[in-house]
Amino acid sequence: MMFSFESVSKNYKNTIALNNFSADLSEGVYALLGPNGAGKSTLMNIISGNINASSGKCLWNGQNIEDLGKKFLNILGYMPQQQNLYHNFTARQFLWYMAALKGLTRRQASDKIDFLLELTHLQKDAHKKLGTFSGGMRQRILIAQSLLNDPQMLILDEPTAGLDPMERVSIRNFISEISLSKIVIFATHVVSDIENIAKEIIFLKQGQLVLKDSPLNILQSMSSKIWQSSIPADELEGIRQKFAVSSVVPQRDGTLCVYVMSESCPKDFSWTAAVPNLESVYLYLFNEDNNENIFR
Ligand SMILES: Nc1ncnc2c1ncn2[C@@H]1O[C@H](COP(=O)(O)OP(=O)(O)OP(=O)(O)O)[C@@H](O)[C@H]1O
Repeated sequence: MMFSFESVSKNYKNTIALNNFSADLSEGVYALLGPNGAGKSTLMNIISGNINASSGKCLWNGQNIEDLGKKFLNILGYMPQQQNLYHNFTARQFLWYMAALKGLTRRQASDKIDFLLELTHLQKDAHKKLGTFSGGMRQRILIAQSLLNDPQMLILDEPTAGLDPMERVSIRNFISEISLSKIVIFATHVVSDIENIAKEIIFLKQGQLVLKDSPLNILQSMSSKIWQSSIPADELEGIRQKFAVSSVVPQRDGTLCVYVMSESCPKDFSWTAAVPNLESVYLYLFNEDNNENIFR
C-alpha cells in the first residue's frame, strides 16, 4: 500500500500554499506538523479531492488519484476538524446518515455501525443526542464515521483538539491501534500527541517540506545539539541574540534554566548536553529567527 505525492504544488493568486511537495507514505501514522498557514489543510484537501493541485500528482499504488476518482474516495476516510455536528441526531442516527451518504447498503451499514460503536466505546451512548456529547465523545463519533467504509487511507484533522488529557491519551491509543493496516495522516499542532505513535513526522513550513523522518531519527540527529545552563535572568536577552532558545524555566533561586540549540557547546556560562525532545525540534524549526539547518 503506497500513497505518493509527486512535486505537488498549490497556488492561490499570490500565495503558494504548497510548494513542490514530494513524499511516499506506507502503512502507519504520519504526523503532519506545522504552524498556522503551513499548508496542512491544503495537503489534506488535495488528497480528499476537495481542491485540485496546481501542479504535480498524487498516486495511489502508482495510479493517479484523479484517474481513480470515486474508486480512490471509496478507500479514503476523512475526519474533519470538529464543527457543528448534527446536535439533534443520536450517535446511531448520525452513523446511519453518514453510511447512507457513503453509499453503504442497509446490511453493510447495520453491521458496521454496531462494530464501530463498540470499537469507539460508544455503544452505551448510541441513543444519546450528539448535542449532549463531551468533546472526546464527539471526536470518537467523528472517527467512527470516517471508518464506515473501512478505509485503507485515513485523514484525521486535529483529532485531539479541545480534549482533556485523559481523552487525548485514549484517542491517540485508539488511533495507534487502528493504524496497523492503514495509512493514517494525523494533522496536529500538538507534538506530544504524536511522539509515541507516529511512524514518521512530516514538518511543513510555508508550504514546504522541512523534514520527514521517524521520531527516533529526528531525536538522534538532535543529540549534542541542545544545551542546558542556569543563567542570571538579565542574561537571557543576550543568549537569545546568539542562540535559538527552545525553553526557559524559572528557578526558585531567581536564575533561569535555559535550553538552546547549537551545533557545538556554547562558550559563555557552563553548559551541559540536554536530552532532546520533539517539542524542541518543533520550536527550533518554526522559530522565524532560525535559518541554520541543524539536520544536515
Ligand atoms: N481558499 C484560499 N484562498 C486563498 N488563500 C488560501 C486559501 N486556502 C488557504 N490559503 C492560504 O494557503 C496557505 C496555507 O493554508 P492552509 O490552510 O493549508 O494552512 P494550515 O497549515 O492548514 O493552517 P492551520 O493550521 O491554520 O489550519 C495560507 O497562507 C492560507 O492563507
